[in-house]
Amino acid sequence: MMGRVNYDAVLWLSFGGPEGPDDVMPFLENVTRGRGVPPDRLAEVAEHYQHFGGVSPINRLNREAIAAVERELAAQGLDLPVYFGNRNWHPLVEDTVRRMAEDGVQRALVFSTSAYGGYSACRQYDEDILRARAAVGQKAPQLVKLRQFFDHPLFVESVADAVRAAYEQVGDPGARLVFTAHSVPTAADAASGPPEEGGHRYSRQVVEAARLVAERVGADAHDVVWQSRSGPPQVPWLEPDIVDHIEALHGDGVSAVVCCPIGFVSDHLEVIWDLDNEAADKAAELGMRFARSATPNSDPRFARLVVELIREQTGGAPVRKLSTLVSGGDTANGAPCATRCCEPARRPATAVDQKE
Ligand SMILES: CC1=C(CCC(=O)O)c2cc3nc(cc4[nH]c(cc5[nH]c(cc1n2)c(C)c5CCC(=O)O)c(CCC(=O)O)c4C)C(CCC(=O)O)=C3C
Ligand SMILES: [Fe+2]
Repeated sequence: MMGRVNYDAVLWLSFGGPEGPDDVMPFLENVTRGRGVPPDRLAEVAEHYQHFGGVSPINRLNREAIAAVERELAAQGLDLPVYFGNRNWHPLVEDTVRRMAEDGVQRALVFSTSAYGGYSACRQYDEDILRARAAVGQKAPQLVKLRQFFDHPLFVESVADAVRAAYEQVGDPGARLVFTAHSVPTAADAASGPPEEGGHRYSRQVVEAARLVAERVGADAHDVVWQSRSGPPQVPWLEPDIVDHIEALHGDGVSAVVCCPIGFVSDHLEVIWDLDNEAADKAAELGMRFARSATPNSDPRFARLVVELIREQTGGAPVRKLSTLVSGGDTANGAPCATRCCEPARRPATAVDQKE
């Protein structure tokens, strides 16, 4: 059964990253504005970027993924242009949504590049949509965001195949399988999902996605740990960190690790620095073998996944999920999924807060 496609474009919404040395500080200022990230943490992260000439691969990777989605849309006979906009760096989502309006786009589906719920992974993208529509005003298109896909079979299969390839690379079928996702403040994780769900939607979805992948590759043991912690040291974030975990595994006699960055969809800077440098260096220092699995970005199944999510909204595809956990995030014009869903842990005080 094919429904009528009543959208006229797709907006690919991502994080953004610098494309040269002079972009690094303004980009980091955009990311951390009002979020209490200490200056020395910022300086340290700036160095990670400068190590790669001030260029994050994320924009190039997004453009490659978009090209694959455009090919898949064409192959499936769907006539939908794909626009690219970011939260923190050019092309900024405000500018992209303005261009969409100028091109006459009235209703677009939004794919945001995170599989999970939570403030940073989901609701902050809703805020981006809200801000971009407000900046454009009356002529702004309706923007309908696609759902979280952490347990979609195409995502799980793609990640599982990448893990199998990493096992080949490490050359030890007994290597410990360790999943990582971006750490967030424990308070943000506790506040993720609608309150009636009991919180922790982000970490529960990450743990579930990891379980689904581990099951498919037939791993008899796996761990879920965190990476890329930011923020002031006194604020608790999800732990353990991948680097500490590698040390702990070494202490337990583990000699080989396959690390799967299941929290991310592309091999961007947090992956190539925090895992391919920091985690890999720690493993080498301890004499452990280490391989990191690729993220889905350039896997054709990822493009098929995106088009399938589009077809869910346009009437052609069933909702495919491998777990019973809720997939949220599918809301219109930047509305949160539900009242108090994924509220930011540290947000600027508003009149409403002061009354509470
Ligand atoms: C959950 C999550 C995802 C996954 C969901 C998604 O993918 O959207 C993600 C992705 C990313 N995070 C990225 C980069 C950064 N994240 C930072 C800081 C933070 N991330 C947070 C969370 C997340 N982040 C949080 C709670 C902070 C603290 C500040 C705040 O409360 O917002 C900082 C500041 C410096 C620092 O690390 O301290 C940077 C530079 C890049 C781009 C990499 C590139 O350039 O290639 C990507 C894809
Ligand atoms: Fe981040």
